[in-house]
Amino acid sequence: MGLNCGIVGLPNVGKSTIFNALTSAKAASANYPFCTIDPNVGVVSVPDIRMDKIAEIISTEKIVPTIVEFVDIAGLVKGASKGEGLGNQFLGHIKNVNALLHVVRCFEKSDTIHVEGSVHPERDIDIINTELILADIETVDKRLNRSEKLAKTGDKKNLATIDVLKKVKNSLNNGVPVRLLCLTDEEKADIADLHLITSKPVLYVANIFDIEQDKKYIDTITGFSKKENSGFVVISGDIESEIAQMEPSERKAYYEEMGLQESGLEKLIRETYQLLGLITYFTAGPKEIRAWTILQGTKAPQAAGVIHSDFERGFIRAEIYNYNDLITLGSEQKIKEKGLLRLEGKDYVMKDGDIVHFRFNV
Ligand SMILES: Nc1ncnc2c1ncn2[C@@H]1O[C@H](COP(=O)(O)OP(=O)(O)OP(=O)(O)O)[C@@H](O)[C@H]1O
Ligand SMILES: [Mg+2]
Repeated sequence: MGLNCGIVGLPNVGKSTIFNALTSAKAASANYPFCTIDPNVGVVSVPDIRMDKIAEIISTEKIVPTIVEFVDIAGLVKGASKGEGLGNQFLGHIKNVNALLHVVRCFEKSDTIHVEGSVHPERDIDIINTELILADIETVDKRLNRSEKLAKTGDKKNLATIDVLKKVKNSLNNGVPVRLLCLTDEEKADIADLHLITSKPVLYVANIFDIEQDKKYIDTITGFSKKENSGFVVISGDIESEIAQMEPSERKAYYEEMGLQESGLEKLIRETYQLLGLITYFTAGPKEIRAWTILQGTKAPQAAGVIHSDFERGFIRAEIYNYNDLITLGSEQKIKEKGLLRLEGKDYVMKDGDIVHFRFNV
C-alpha cells in the first residue's frame, strides 16, 4: 500500500516550494530514493530512524524505507470548479490520493502576489474548501442523474445509492465536506468509486516565514483545524527549500544548532501518517531491512499481503518481536532466550514497530 497525498491551495501559497523541498531533500541522500514520475508527482521515502538502529544490530546489505507519493497541482482560484483558472483541470489528478495537504499562505512577503490581495488564512481556506465542495457537487449530480434514469427503467439496486447521493448532496449544499458527514460503512462503500475530494482527510499546512510575526495566522489555522478535527502542521517552505539544498551532514548540524529534532518536512510526513492512521512494521534480514506501511488494525495475513499477495494467500503464521525489545536487548538471540519471539496466527493485529518474519506456503 503506497500512501499518496495531493497538495492543494490558492496560487502562490508555496505548494511547489514545499513539494520541491520534500522531493529534493531526499534526493540528496542515497539511502532515500527519489524519483520523479511526472513533473507534478514526486516520491519521497519516509524517514524512520528505527531502520538505522535495527541495522546496527542486524547486519544487512541495504535499507529500504517505505514511501509517500506527493502530487503537486496548479493553484485553485475562486470559480475553479466552474472552469476559472487552471486548477480545475488538475482536480482530476488528486481524485485517487489518500489525503490532501491544504497549503495556506501565512507569510506576508510583499513581492509575492497574493491572488486575493492580502494574507487572510480563514478566507483562503474557505475559498479552497468551497471549490472542492462545488467540484464534488458536480460529481454527485452526474451520478445522481444517471442513477435516477436507471431507477426509472426499474433498476431497483440503485435506490439505496440514490438515497446516499441525496444525503451527500444535501450536506455539500450546506457547505459541509463529506469527511465531516457521518456515513455508515455501507453508505461509504456505495459512493467509494466517486472518489469525492472532500471525503479525503485533510492536513492543513501553515506556510510561514517567521514564527513570531506569523503567529496570528498560525492561531487562526490551529482553531480551524481543531473545529474540523483535521490535521495541522506549521512549516516554512522558504527555509525548508534552503535546507533541502544542503548536504546531509550539513543539514544535521543545522538542526542541532536550531535545537530541532526533525525537519519540518519530516514532521509533515509523520503527521500525515498519524492523520491517516498508518503504522509501520519491518522485515529484517541479511539482504535488506525494510519498512512497510499498513493501516492501524491490520491483521497479520493482510499485512503480509502488502509484501506479496502469495504471503497473504498462503499465510501460515508470523514470527514477531518488537523493535523496542531488540533495542533493549541488543540481539535477536537474546530476544529468543527471553521468550520474546512470538508465533502469531491469522487474527493477530499488527503493532507499530513489529519486526516480522512471515511463514507461508502456496
Ligand atoms: N514560507 C515562505 N516564505 C516566504 N516566501 C515563500 C514561502 N513559501 C513560498 N514562498 C515564495 O512564494 C512564491 C510562490 O511559491 P510557489 O511557486 O511554491 O507557489 P504555488 O502555490 O506552487 O503557486 P502556483 O499555484 O502558482 O503553482 C515563491 O516566490 C516562493 O519562493
Ligand atoms: Mg506551483
